[in-house]
Amino acid sequence: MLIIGIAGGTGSGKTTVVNQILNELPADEVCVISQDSYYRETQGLSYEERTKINFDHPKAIDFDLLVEHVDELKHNKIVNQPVYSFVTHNRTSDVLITHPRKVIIVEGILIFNSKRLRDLCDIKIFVHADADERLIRRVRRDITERGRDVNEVLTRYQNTLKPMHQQFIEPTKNYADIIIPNDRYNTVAIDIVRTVISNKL
Ligand SMILES: Nc1ncnc2c1ncn2[C@@H]1O[C@H](COP(=O)(O)OP(=O)(O)O)[C@@H](O)[C@H]1O
Ligand SMILES: Nc1ccn([C@@H]2O[C@H](COP(=O)(O)O)[C@@H](O)[C@H]2O)c(=O)n1
Repeated sequence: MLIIGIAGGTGSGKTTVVNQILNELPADEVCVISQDSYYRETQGLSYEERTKINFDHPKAIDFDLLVEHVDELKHNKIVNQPVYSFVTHNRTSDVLITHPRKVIIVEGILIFNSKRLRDLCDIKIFVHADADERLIRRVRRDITERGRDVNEVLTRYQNTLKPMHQQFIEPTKNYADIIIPNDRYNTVAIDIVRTVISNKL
């Protein structure tokens, strides 16, 4: 079994890289755990209060549950991965039944902030894209896929995304075994990752 951690700033292309890796492997050999599924439950808060949460600070993530689930997968147990809604800023009542596989991918902006998670990863990958490129992608994606408007994205970028990226995300690049430059689609990097995976398995 191989656990691969994929971190990087918002809009750097983590999900895209995960999908490119998935395309290279048989479906029954890989599973994905997304850090976004582990935003803390905020049942007691109103929608208005939830919109004010700093989602780019490590405190927003339930790392205990995230680590527990990765550890359970490592020990061949099935886990009920929560399902998160970016529209309501809350977990839904659904779960994604996630089976242990030969390759377990854990992806998210803050995953390398947790030593326990870093220690669980056999390969640590950081996806890099320049800040302006990430912002452009984030604006486009959040408007088309996450029910936001341009003002919401830009305000969040100024108030939390940019400072939290500098404080918590960018420094974790130092933990990476592989850094993927992703200002453009990088098929060579995916080929290298695929080779590393098959060599290790
Ligand atoms: N190399 C790239 N060049 C252009 N657009 C990209 C690239 N990688 C990702 N994107 C696009 O940028 C947006 C954010 O990518 P995504 O993979 O969701 O980033 P992340 O998961 O890191 O937030 C998506 O719309 C995706 O299609
Ligand atoms: N309710 C939420 C929760 C998180 N976010 C933002 O998502 C980003 C992380 O996801 P990526 O797919 O971009 O890695 C993070 O930057 C949070 O600001 C949100 O907007 N709303």
